[in-house]
Amino acid sequence: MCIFFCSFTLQIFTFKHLQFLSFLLCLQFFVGGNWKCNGTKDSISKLVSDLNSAKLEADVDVVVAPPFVYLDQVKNSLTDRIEISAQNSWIGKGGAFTGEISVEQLKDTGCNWVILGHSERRHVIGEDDQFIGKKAAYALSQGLKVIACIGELLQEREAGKTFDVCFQQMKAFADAVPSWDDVVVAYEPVWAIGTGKVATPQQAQEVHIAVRDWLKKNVSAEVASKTRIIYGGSVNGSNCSELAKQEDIDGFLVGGASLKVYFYCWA
Ligand SMILES: O=C[C@H](O)COP(=O)(O)O
Repeated sequence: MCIFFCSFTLQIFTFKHLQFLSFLLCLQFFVGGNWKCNGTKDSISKLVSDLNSAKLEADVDVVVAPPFVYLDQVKNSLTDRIEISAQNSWIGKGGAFTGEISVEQLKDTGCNWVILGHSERRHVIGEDDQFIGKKAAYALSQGLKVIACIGELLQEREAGKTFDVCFQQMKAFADAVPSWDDVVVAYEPVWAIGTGKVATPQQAQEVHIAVRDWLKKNVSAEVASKTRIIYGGSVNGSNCSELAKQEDIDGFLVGGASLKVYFYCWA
């Protein structure tokens, strides 16, 4: 038995190396598991144990984002080969902000990434572009790397506004962050998240290349070529290979499937 990350990334790297021959720079593939508000001490202990016994492909960055309350448990039991991300962070230094978690506290628990701008934060909690931009700027200023999420709602896609929405969200990040060195962009169409309705490889590639082009025009050609743009939204063991063949898909941010044993075990 080999784990999903290993075998599927092996396939991915075959594809990607072939496809990227013409590129001067080959971006390291990135696989993020966003565990969202799921798990118990016991189920997380089992997941960590599965990950620890897995042989991960060397050329792939693997990051998991447990719920806050289990960060310490995961940090203390997970192999150092896998990095740990938070699912959110406060906009500045800690203090009298009930219920919030500061970047400093996240770093203290051993986190080196944070997911910001996730659609569940935008559309369920109500975080806006500027608020998310401030969070990104503060996290980066304190040495935390950022998975910056963007993506359109179904009605926005149907109204032909996908690019407008994604570019507006990109602009908010670009206006706030001083550097893109420690940023991975995650394109997550909201209609594909947790719905089982994955974007087709063509739909995803179309947005990824547009976002890269946006970075080229609005930030720099260097940032456009160096920034990883990953896809999220109902990714699983059956659809990941086709998505990964797309030239501008540099990895995945996976929710539901990252909690299931079969996701890690791909025979
Ligand atoms: O952060 C992950 C995304 O929201 C995707 O979630 P999903 O794989 O459950 O659709």
